[in-house]
Amino acid sequence: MGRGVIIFCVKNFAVWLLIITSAVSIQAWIPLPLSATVKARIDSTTLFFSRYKTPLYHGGNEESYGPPAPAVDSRYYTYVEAPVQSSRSRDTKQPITLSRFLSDAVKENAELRDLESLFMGIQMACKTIASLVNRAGLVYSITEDIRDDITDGRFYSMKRLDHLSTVVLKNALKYTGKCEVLAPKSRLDNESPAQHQPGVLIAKSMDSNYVACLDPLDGSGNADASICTGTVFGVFEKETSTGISLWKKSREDRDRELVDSVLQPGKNMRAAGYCLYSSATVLVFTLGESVQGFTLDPQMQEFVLTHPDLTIPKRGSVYSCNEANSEGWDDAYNSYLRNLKTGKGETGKRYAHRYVGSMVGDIHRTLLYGGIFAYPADRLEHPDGNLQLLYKAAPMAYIVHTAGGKAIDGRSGSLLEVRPDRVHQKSPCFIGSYDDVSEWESYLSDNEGIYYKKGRD
Ligand SMILES: O=P(O)(O)OC[C@H]1O[C@](O)(COP(=O)(O)O)[C@@H](O)[C@@H]1O
Repeated sequence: MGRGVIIFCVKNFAVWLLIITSAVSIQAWIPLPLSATVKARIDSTTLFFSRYKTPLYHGGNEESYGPPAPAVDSRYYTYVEAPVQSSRSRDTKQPITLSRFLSDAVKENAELRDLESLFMGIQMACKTIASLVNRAGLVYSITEDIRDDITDGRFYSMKRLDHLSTVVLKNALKYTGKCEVLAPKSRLDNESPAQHQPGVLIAKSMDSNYVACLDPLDGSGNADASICTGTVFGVFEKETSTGISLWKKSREDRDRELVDSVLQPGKNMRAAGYCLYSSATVLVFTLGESVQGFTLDPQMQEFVLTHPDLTIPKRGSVYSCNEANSEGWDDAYNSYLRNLKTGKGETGKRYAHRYVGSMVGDIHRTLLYGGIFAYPADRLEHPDGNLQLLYKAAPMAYIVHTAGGKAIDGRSGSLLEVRPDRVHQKSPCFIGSYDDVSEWESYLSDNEGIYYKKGRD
């Protein structure tokens, strides 16, 4: 009796499974007029199968997040295989990944070969930092300051996320086996603890003259509120090479030489980029000729080309700065903004104000939509603005300039001409659409003020 029952149940289940499977496949292509109950049964079956086909969470343990999100019914969206910009052709060519883009670039220009390994390290780090940022607060407390060991004995508070990002970036660069990485210590800069960013890294390629300066997590203070943050980097060629390996010198000499090698004006950069951690993770970089944007596909865990040959609009309609400092701003800048707000500027239209308080997010929006981002100097507490030149303002200025925009410091003309004397030196910066920055530049005069026209001693 028992054996017969088992055979009957198995046969029955097999028939049921066959009916459901064929209904699911037919239903996916030809929406049949099925009753709600049968449709619900089909959807739950689809979900059952999809659960094991495409893991819905990366890095996290599914059980810890509760049941998986319902699979989006593929009949309600069209997933374009090719990057968005070429969706006009609606072709389904394979997405161009960052790895492939870089290997193609190296085939065309062999001297970029050493940059490729640097970028592979940065790419790996950005994927990990994106995961850390997205899970911050879930798996560890980020608001807790921690005592950081990257100091000369003095205490600098760092957010845990800052520290984790620095460690991830340092290890990823070392993992390439082609980079020597240093976290410049304050004793190499006469900076006060408040101004020193212990997380900043300097990496030297072992096989070439490339040196990079990297800010692992710009705007980390915003992470507690889940506001966008970013990684920023700029790559130079060493101006003079002693030919002797850094490691044959004393620690002090090595550090000094590595620090000196990045103290160059932004115009000397060979590459620059940022990774924005927001509703999407977007890696934007330039190798000097054009600006390319890649978006991280969370399922493939690959950066896919989504913004080929990015150019900034010649003119925008948004200004971005922290107006809380306006009482300390120069009269010239305040009258420029007053005209933008009242429609008395060159366009005759009123501008909007947008300020996230996270430089990477504010400049990424400016790059895509146009306008002007600024961190001016003020007489209140930022005599040189609040952004470090070497590893924040200059790489962003280089990217925007390469995309057809403009960047000035309001004192000596182009921001890319300014050579920093110290790693953590700050500079006023005005970065954005060519016509918008030129309009602000026309307000500069020879009057005594925080800014003046280029050429004054
Ligand atoms: O709060 P403020 O003075 O407007 O400064 C905001 C600026 O400071 C930053 O958050 C930099 O902060 P970090 O020094 O912590 O990286 C930028 O991202 C942002 O543009």
